[in-house]
Amino acid sequence: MLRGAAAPTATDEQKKELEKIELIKKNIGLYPDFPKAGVLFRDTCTILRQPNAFQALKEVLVQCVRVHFVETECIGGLDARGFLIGPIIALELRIPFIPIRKRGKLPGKVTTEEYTKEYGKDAVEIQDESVTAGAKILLVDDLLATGGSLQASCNLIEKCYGEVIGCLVIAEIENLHGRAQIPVPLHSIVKY
Ligand SMILES: O=P(O)(O)OC[C@H]1O[C@H](OP(=O)(O)OP(=O)(O)O)[C@H](O)[C@@H]1O
Ligand SMILES: Nc1ncnc2[nH]cnc12
Repeated sequence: MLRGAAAPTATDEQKKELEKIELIKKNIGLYPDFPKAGVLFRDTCTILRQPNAFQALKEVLVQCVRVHFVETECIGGLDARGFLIGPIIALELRIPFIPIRKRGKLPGKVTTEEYTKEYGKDAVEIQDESVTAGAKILLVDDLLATGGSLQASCNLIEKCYGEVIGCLVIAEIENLHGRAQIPVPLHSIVKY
């Protein structure tokens, strides 16, 4: 540090963090009536068009794992937008990433879990061999709405003898109360 320069205070760090979160929020696209009438779709992919916002997102997510989910041994990401953030967090922390995919996409022996979401029914699958028994897994996705996708993914990991230690999402739609469905600590960066 330069002689005479003030040491960064906790407030400086917090201010920087809040600026990053504002930048992330500003770059989430809003699309009314998609994929069906009455749904306001929050498009997190628009963050990827702005490298500064994507960089801020990566830093906030990695910091969040380091602070709130220190015991994480593996990142599990949900199809499709959890695949955009899970691998960059895992690579930064030098831990494995495992994909949780929609039904019928994964080869080999898989385990399946069905669920209901804001606009329909679906099912997620995981390759059995990708989960080490007892591994402490952090699940990541772009968004929490009704919580169906993450809840099903927690069940899936449990069926394969992994341990879900928490969930991390970019955005949470609070009035859909998805958080109540999640059996582990959940952290969201942006709240609507
Ligand atoms: O909390 P929930 O009500 O489960 O909703 C959240 C999920 O919905 C969206 O994906 P979607 O299921 O639309 O699938 P996609 O990634 O294939 O677009 C979103 O990316 C989350 O994964
Ligand atoms: N409103 C919403 N925006 C984006 N993804 C979603 N998944 C479920 N509801 C959603």
